[in-house]
Amino acid sequence: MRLIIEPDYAHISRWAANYIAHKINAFGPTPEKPFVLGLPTGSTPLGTYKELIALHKAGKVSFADVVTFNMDEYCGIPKEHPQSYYTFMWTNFFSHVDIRPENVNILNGNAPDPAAECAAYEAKIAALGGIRLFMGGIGPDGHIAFNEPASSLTSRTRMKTLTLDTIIANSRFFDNDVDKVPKTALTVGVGTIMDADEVLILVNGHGKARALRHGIEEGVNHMWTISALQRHPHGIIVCDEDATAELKVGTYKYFKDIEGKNLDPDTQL
Ligand SMILES: N[C@@H]1[C@@H](O)[C@H](O)[C@@H](COP(=O)(O)O)O[C@@H]1O
Repeated sequence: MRLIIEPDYAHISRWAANYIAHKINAFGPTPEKPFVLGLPTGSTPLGTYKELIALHKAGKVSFADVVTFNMDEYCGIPKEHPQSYYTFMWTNFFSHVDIRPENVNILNGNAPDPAAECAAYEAKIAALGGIRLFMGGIGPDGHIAFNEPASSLTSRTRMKTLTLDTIIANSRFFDNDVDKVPKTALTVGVGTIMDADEVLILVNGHGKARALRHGIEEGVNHMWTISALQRHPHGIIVCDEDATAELKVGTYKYFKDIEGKNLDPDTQL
């Protein structure tokens, strides 16, 4: 696993956007062979989306032949709800780039048959040859997508009940009212994410420091689903200085040293 330690949030966002643009361009996508990109919501990726939009407007990357799959979606709120992940993605990213609407995939949290919806999502990913690069964030409890603590590390796309921690954390988007936060969501599984060719996780702020320590220094453990990344052949975490607060000095120095020597961002995995 690579751990890229950047000074602050702005640098994380720039690093991640440049990396994604580089990967898309190096792949050379076409309509017959699109680049398949997994995407998250949350406050963490907002800066990366802004940077990707800027790169697009500067003519440095196109999303015309990119197919996206979002990680998750709330159940029980209309897709037009201001806090749905559908609204989030179109407002903060898709409307500003040249992606084709038919290439955007977001789970339908109101599907009449959620299990069928989830199975169809997995089948569509597989039919496209799998996800090339999955970007994600983590919750303060170390969850990826909505794979809450004790989610199976081999889980696939399914419905999950949100933990009280997550409901409280996300209530800031629902007038700070926990009663307004949906209690369930559809989410890709840990296994779905780990099947991607590459996984890129963004972690910023002191509030994620404990989760980062569990992800990097502790063993693989379903209570911190981010730790599954340790078993991925091409896992990258990009974090800021604040998020490193709970890492051992030696761990911090090790990754600073190894990344400082890394001239080719694609070789050091
Ligand atoms: N399902 C999402 C996760 O995908 C996201 O990583 C997490 C952290 O969000 P934020 O980036 O706002 O801290 O929030 C939600 O739980």
